[in-house]
Amino acid sequence: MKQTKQFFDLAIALAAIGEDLHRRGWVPATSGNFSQRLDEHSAIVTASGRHKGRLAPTDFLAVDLNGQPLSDGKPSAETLLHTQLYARFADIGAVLHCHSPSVTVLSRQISGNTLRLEGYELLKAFNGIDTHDTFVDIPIFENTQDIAALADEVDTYFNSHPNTPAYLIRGHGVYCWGEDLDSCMRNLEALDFLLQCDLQERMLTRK
Ligand SMILES: CSCCC(=O)C(=O)COP(=O)(O)O
Ligand SMILES: [Zn+2]
Repeated sequence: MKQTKQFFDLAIALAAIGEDLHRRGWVPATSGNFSQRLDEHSAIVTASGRHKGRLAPTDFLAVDLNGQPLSDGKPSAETLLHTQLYARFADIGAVLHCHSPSVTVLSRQISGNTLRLEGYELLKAFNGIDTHDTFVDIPIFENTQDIAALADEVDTYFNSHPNTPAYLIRGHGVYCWGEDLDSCMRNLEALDFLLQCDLQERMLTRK
């Protein structure tokens, strides 16, 4: 596939986000992967194994919504977790996956498969929420190297929870999305803040 100006612009924007996330300590070493929708049938995703804080436009490739590369290179090992979101939800334009300390620690501390975030003003950062007096359930999936099996599990979860804003993979990281890169980043920033709050409360109260 020819790399168009659209491809280049999306890559530059994701590279800038990568620098920001790396500065925050949310994508240490080569962890994390990022994508944006190109059109109805394809997306741009980070190449596997690259340092996500130092990305160049050549560190991205186009993939179809089954996760198959449309240009040379090896896409992220977790590409399917991105493309399944674009394939299922027409309004998703960007997906970010990070390994922040709060996500990693909290998902290991919780033994169940849901983290309930309740009563926080910052819940209003998520689409469709206009009061603190509510809760958002964030699912936690077990970590696995079988990404296709994980994608199937996530897809099944969406059947009953289509408005989920993000999910955690235990001891691994978070997947977060939005209609565009700005709203994806807003969701991710809000979620990480809420996870840090929850983690600190657990430390104080030894929940
Ligand atoms: C050193 S991080 C292990 C793989 C991972 O979880 C990740 O997010 C990065 O994988 P990718 O293939 O996208 O580089
Ligand atoms: Zn990962």
